[in-house]
Amino acid sequence: MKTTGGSEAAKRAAGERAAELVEDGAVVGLGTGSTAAHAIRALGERVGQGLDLRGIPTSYGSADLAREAGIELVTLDDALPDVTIDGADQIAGFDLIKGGGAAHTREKLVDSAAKRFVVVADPSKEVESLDHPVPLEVLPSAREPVSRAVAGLGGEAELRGAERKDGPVVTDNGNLVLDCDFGRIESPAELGDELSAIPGVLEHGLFVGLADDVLVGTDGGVEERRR
Ligand SMILES: O=C(CO)[C@H](O)[C@H](O)COP(=O)(O)O
Repeated sequence: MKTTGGSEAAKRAAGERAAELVEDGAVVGLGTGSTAAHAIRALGERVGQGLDLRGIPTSYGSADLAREAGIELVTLDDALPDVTIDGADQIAGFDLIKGGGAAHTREKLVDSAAKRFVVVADPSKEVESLDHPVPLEVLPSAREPVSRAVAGLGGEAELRGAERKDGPVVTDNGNLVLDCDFGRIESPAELGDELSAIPGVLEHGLFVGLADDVLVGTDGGVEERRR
């Protein structure tokens, strides 16, 4: 599982607190990333103690982790999540940028389908205004036209390179990722609509109006914000 900045203790505190919120019999959306991984492991421990739950993974990574943890997996064809627990790359209020693990297309599907979407993070993710590059999952054949369209919106697109493979990151869905720098994002909802309208864009990493709870772990506890 890929890890990012922020203390592991803070990530664990947030993930474990989110896992405590899950009720017996729940269907749980399982986010991707190092913070969500703590929640998955904690849920696995609760399953070992008799909790009845089924998980809907958002990536190969979260599916593998859930299987290792002993969590039964289902799909969105079987059930909708009562709650989804997922991480974020940047958080301003309840607006997020996600996709650092290139999983944002499935994450948005599962996060938005949930009755309650709980974000778990460490304090390094919180900002006043979003300014992190926005990941776009794009069809491989759409890379150049989408990059030009992003430039037309004032952004700069960079193809995400793989770390342990030559060439680009290829997503779980067989597509490419463009990380698009727009500087400070004044209106995330408006930019999200513009990005969604570009042909060849499967999904963008702006998650606006989706999060219900933000749990920020610290080395000394968890700060909880509810919408
Ligand atoms: O959006 C994501 C994956 O696509 C992750 O949730 C995001 O990158 C945060 O990861 P981490 O908890 O490791 O910092």
